[in-house]
Amino acid sequence: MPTRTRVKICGLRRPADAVAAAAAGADAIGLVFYGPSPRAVDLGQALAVAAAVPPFVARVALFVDPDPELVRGVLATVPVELLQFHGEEPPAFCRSFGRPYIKAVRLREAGDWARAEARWGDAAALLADTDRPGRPGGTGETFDWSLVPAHRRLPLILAGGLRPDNVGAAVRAVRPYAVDVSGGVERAPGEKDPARMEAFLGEVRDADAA
Ligand SMILES: O=C(O)c1ccccc1NCC(=O)[C@H](O)[C@H](O)COP(=O)(O)O
Repeated sequence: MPTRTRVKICGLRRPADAVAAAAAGADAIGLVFYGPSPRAVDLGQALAVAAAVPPFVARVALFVDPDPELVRGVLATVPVELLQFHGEEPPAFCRSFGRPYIKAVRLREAGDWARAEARWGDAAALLADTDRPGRPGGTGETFDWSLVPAHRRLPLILAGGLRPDNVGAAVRAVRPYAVDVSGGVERAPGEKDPARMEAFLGEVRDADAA
């Protein structure tokens, strides 16, 4: 059976972008609850985006070292299927909300992936992103994909600087469970470009078929 690499498009702020992401074939969309990000949403924006997402496309709420009350407030207000933690959150914190979670990790050296799998062993998936001090995500920069081992126990979501012109190579090199993109499918921070989302999905499907 051919592999089907899942695609998550992160950092949506507008309902129309959610409709376009789903039409392009995205499996999941991300809502950034982190004030310093240019892609941050408030509860009202998040509700509007979440409501525009069709069934069977997952909604992911993303946080960076949040106050637990913020997470609880989002869960009480916005329909989301998954949480994503992009800071230094320990496993007990991540699991304390009773919702499947994705843990973002930065791979700096060989062995980092295995250590993260051992630490966040109950995560739904680990998201491997680029390490840039002071920038917890959305860097627009790739990292050394050879740091991802071929044998993995948890699903890998590959992130960091992916774009329509390099995601095919990334999928062929790493064969991740999913890819995650933010800046590579935008025309401005937080403003997704339907044509770039379609191109991105097209490249992923071509790589799946190769
Ligand atoms: O997107 C942001 O602005 C962001 C800010 C702080 C923490 C996480 C953030 N994004 C998380 C994501 O899942 C991004 O898609 C991922 O970091 C890749 O971003 P990019 O390199 O722009 O594709």
